Amino acid sequence: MPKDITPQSRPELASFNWEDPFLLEAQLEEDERMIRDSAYAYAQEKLQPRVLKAYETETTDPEIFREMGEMGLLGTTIPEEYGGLGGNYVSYGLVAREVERVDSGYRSMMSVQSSLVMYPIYAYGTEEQRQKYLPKLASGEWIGCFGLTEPDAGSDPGSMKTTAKKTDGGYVLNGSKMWISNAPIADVFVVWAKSDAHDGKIKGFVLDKGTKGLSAPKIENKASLRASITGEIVLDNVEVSEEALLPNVAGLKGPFGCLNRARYGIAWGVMGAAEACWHGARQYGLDRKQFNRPLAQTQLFQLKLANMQTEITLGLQAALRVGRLMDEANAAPEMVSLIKRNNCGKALEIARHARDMHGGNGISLEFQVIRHMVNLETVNTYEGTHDVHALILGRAQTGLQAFA
Ligand SMILES: Cc1cc2nc3c(=O)[nH]c(=O)nc-3n(C[C@H](O)[C@H](O)[C@H](O)COP(=O)(O)OP(=O)(O)OC[C@H]3O[C@@H](n4cnc5c(N)ncnc54)[C@H](O)[C@@H]3O)c2cc1C
Repeated sequence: MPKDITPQSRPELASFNWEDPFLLEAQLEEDERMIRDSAYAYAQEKLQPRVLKAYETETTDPEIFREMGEMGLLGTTIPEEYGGLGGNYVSYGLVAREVERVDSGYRSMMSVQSSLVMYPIYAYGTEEQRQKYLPKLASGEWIGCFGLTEPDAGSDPGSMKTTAKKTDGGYVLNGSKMWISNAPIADVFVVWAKSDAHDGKIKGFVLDKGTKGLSAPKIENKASLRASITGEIVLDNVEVSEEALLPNVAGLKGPFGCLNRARYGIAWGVMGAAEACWHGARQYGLDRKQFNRPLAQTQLFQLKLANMQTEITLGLQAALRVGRLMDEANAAPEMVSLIKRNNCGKALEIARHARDMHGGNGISLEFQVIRHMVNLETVNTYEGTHDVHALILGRAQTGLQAFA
């Protein structure tokens, strides 16, 4: 052997694991794997058997929140003293991936509860608000929703019309919110409104179900995310006391602080849905014969499988990297935009290909892929659309704001 070639400069190559090409599994800590395994078991044993019926009948079983709470899947990153799991952001992402492997709707229910309701109460609330709400939200006894979007304010939440006017000892809220996950079955409503007592800045309020003037009608006939209930929130002279205000944040920073955490979880979650489509398409191609050979033995089929494997591997690795940076407090919101946008777009493309690879069977709900496909249309749109995240990334590299 020439002197300059040592075993280190010419390492042996390992065998390839097609399901986990970059050995993501080996990059996880033991406690992260444990949380992931229990999420996987719950999702496969309890959610998978009921998703088809829930989707067909467009019904959401509130019991799922209780079950998730019992499994420790709500408030993964919230400290244990408030009923959370006290886990890290990588664990949160792993849970999202397992739940969304079954259905994006179930992951949406969970993300809203954890990142959009528990997180703001924890981060922006008073100690009394934390004590009152977090343990019951963590156990799933209470269901939460997050009202930011309005009929005329979606991608541009700064143009919201909902107002909070100061009264003696509290506020009166007026306005309406649109497309709010969990709202019709919610016990706790985190609502964002422009407050005259805070120079017209956006402030968060926590409202309880049953408050006079507060209602949440269901939005019927969704073609996507049918296992996750969605509604409006109508605020008709809703009077609340000072205790309803989340005092520790003002402006869009409040809702965006929550959204960044939820978007990070989505970047993991959609990879779970994409994996389900990839594995389904692979199996279908192995089982189904045309022209006297398995579909999986054709070049075009294999090209599509290779593309799916590549994008999922890269997407998961990117999500893990951002998760580690979040856990070190070194993640920027733009990183989250990058992975939310890329992973949603890629997952949607993978689901569309998987649907096509299933041929006619691909349009049957029995084969799952079309459900994932139409669900991912929503996930690509909510929590910042694919294009709006491009504008965030464009602004970061040009210094030029292209939104308006
Ligand atoms: C099933 C479901 C559940 C949801 N759950 C919640 C929830 O729990 N809480 C909540 O607050 N919201 C929720 N949403 C709302 C969601 O976040 C919004 O739908 C989303 O932010 C987009 O807003 P919009 O629908 O008003 O679309 P618009 O903002 O009107 O966008 C329409 C199109 O225009 C594009 N566009 C917008 N602005 C620009 C621009 N400046 N330049 C170029 N293109 C632009 C968008 O990319 C998009 O393609 C949910 C939505 C759905 C469908």
